[in-house]
Amino acid sequence: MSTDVSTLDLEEAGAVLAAESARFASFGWMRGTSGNLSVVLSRDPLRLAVTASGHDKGELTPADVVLVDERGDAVSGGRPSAEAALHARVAALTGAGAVVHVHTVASVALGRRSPGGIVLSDLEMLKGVGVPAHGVEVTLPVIANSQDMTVLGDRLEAARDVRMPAVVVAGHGLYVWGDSPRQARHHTEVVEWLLELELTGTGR
Ligand SMILES: CSCCC(=O)C(=O)COP(=O)(O)O
Ligand SMILES: [Zn+2]
Repeated sequence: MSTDVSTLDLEEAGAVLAAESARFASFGWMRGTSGNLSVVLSRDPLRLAVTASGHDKGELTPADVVLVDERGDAVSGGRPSAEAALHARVAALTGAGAVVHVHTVASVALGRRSPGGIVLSDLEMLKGVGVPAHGVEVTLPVIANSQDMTVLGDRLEAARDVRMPAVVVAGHGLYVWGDSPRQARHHTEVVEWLLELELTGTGR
């Protein structure tokens, strides 16, 4: 994973996250006020722009974003996502430049069906997350949910498959990351496609 850092300022990051969020919401992946997004603005010290907590993610404005530190604590203004600390942990751990969290039905259903992880292979779509289409088996990890972001971060770190930029949180949703908001979105769309296929029972 690249360590490229966005050149956006906080307001520009807010505009990008609002647009990405509206797109995910239009897919039905951020119903109610669920889900949250972030983009890394600086690496040292680690600073992320994270969506504000409790908003309808289909209606965010560029101002609905909060600057947080490596612990997910607000550095300036507003109340950051309740999951900001996990975004910061993922960014520090993986070198990702952007993190997406969505509440999709497929991720929750499959997390329930395959609590040990979701095995994927022999699908052209795997190339969309950098995995060869044939001859390689990868596991999308499923970790138990927690309200404690440090616990969730420890579980994600222990379970992650470095070849897969994503983790399912059981009974909760999906975390996906990428070098940039655009790549994180592409990874999210690909992983969700793989989950939906798996849900049909025809994945393998
Ligand atoms: C009905 S959403 C429950 C909280 C959650 O899991 C989520 O993704 C949204 O939290 P945020 O604080 O980012 O609004
Ligand atoms: Zn959530």
